[in-house]
Amino acid sequence: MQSALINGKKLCCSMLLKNCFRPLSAASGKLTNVEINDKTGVAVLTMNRLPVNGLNLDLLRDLLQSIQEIEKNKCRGLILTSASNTIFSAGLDITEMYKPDQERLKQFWNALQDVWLALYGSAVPTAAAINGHSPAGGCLLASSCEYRVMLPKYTIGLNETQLGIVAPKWFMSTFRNVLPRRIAEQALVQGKMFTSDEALKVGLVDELVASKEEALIKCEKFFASFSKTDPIARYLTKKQLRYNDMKELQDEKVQDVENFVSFVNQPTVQKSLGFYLESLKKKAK
Ligand SMILES: CC/C=C\CC/C=C/CC(=O)SCCNC(=O)CCNC(=O)[C@H](O)C(C)(C)COP(=O)(O)OP(=O)(O)OC[C@H]1O[C@@H](n2cnc3c(N)ncnc32)[C@H](O)[C@@H]1OP(=O)(O)O
Repeated sequence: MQSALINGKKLCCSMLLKNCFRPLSAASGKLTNVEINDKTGVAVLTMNRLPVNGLNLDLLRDLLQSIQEIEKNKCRGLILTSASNTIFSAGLDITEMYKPDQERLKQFWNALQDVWLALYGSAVPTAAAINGHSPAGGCLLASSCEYRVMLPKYTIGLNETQLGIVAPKWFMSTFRNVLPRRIAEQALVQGKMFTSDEALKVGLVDELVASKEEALIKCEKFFASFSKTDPIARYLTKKQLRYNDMKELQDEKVQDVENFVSFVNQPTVQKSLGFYLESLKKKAK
């Protein structure tokens, strides 16, 4: 039986996962669910916009509220995962960008910026249990965490160039924070989607596991590795290391929204997004 060392005590999987979760209702939204493990103080934040957890404005707002509440509750860790059995997140919901309402489009990008700033800069240690495919915005969320565990036979990556999109600078910084520079550059220019095995090999994910249950335990173990670390020193160290990436976006937040809106509204971009949406729908038939 698998076991994990939490607060110096050896706990088996079933002890960790059964009967010790309580919902944190203030942190849960319509499209997110947060449960706290009472034994370890770790919060599991589950995205629940099925079928593919497309990141629309509503899911992004719920994610932000959940992350903020988890911080407020001083949880010992935040595990980001999905309610789907095959998709972590399909990335940005393309319907938000195709023939958009202009005001909503701004709010949408602003919400994504805020989620990234909250997750990437979280004082609470973060980990992603990647239990399905994780393209583009899905990969951004997972890569913003400090630790990643993935299930086999899925794909993950920033595929923007394959869609004719240039990933914003902060997407690229997130990737570069995880991957060696040369691998990040090659993957970004190719829009490469890594298989789970490839992602492990290059270090895009830290471990592969057979099940979601195991993924959650690995994330708990990661948090337990900080049991002898001063939490404030831990956070300040993380903050310093990520400071430049965050400052760059904070300083250019308004300009970044304007760039996005202007890019998305280009007729050629609208045409590509329309074709891409159509191809996804045809595939589904
Ligand atoms: C200046 C900066 C400018 C711009 C920056 C913009 C940055 C963008 C980053 C992004 O995140 S763009 C989104 C990129 N995402 C993708 O390319 C993923 C596309 N989806 C897939 O590859 C697959 O759907 C999947 C592997 C995630 C799941 O495959 P499967 O389980 O076979 O499901 P289906 O393909 O049948 O999809 C079910 C359903 O969901 C719709 N859908 C899927 N992904 C999206 C999406 N990203 N946005 C909107 N809708 C999506 C799909 O069309 C199906 O819809 P039905 O109505 O036909 O059921």
